Amino acid sequence: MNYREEFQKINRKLVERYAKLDDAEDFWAYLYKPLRPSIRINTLKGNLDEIKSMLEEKFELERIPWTKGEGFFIKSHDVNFGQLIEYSLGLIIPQEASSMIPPVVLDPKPGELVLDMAAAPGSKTTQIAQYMDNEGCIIANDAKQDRANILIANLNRAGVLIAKVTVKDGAYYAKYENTFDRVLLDAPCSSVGMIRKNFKFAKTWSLGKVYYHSRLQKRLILAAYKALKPGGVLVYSTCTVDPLENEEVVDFLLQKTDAKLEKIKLPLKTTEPVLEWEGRKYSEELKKTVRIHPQDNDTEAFYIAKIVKP
Ligand SMILES: C[S@@+](CC[C@H](N)C(=O)[O-])C[C@H]1O[C@@H](n2cnc3c(N)ncnc32)[C@H](O)[C@@H]1O
Repeated sequence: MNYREEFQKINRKLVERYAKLDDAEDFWAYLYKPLRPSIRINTLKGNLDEIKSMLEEKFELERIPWTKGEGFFIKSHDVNFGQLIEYSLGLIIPQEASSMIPPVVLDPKPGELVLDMAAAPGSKTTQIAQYMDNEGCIIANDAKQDRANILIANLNRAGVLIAKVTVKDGAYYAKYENTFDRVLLDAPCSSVGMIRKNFKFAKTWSLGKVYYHSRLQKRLILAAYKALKPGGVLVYSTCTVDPLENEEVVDFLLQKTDAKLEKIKLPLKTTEPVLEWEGRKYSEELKKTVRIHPQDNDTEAFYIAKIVKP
């Protein structure tokens, strides 16, 4: 099958734009391929080895190398999480493997004050709470009430005791200047990475959405940086490939503030960050950020930057 042609039938403009970014046959083939199911074992609810043994009675598991030992691919194509008792009890959290990277990079510690600025449906909030051993405080915010309701249900099922949910535009948190030890901005985006989950994201993709999100992301990243304590860590991430929503947003923060980037070192295959796009040039510092295309690790596409405040 010619996957590029298949995508052209779905959305010609999407192919025109991203063929300029990565026209490897594999890029289109992996964007077409369904995602491998993956889960995180929730140590807030039980012992890792015991939960793993329960799962191994039903599935073959493969460890996800970039997690802290709690992430696994499930080697089966038709897993119905809703019917698994381990899911209902909150012992496992279904979560796409590359989406586990931002909390690993954030590396929160017990007792800290953490802001998760765009948190719903909460897979990363539960991962952060797990790394914090349910000690400290997480402000889990989302702009949308209906999504915040799902976030609350997921936090309850996962046994998270340290999250306070708020429903606000993330930029609201700019007023809490120099407050948080760590901030995660897992930004709303045009979701090219999600195409592997649902082709509707290819059908509904448009350049207008990319520009809309890029503007919103710049507003949110400035607020997230303001809310961060000196010495703190801000992780910016998206599940999309567009440079306007990734390198451009982080470059904007570097230009407007004293933010610095730290190199992300994880056992991952990555694609070189984009330093030139449509006549724009970005800082060489952006080489420290991580761009993941679907074929790199057979996951969703992702972009992650680790930012520190001097
Ligand atoms: C990529 S999703 C977050 C996924 C989540 N971090 C997780 O791991 O489960 C982006 C979220 O941003 C929220 N959002 C959109 N605009 C926002 C804004 N202005 N401020 C805060 N959140 C916003 C959306 O409702 C959506 O839930």
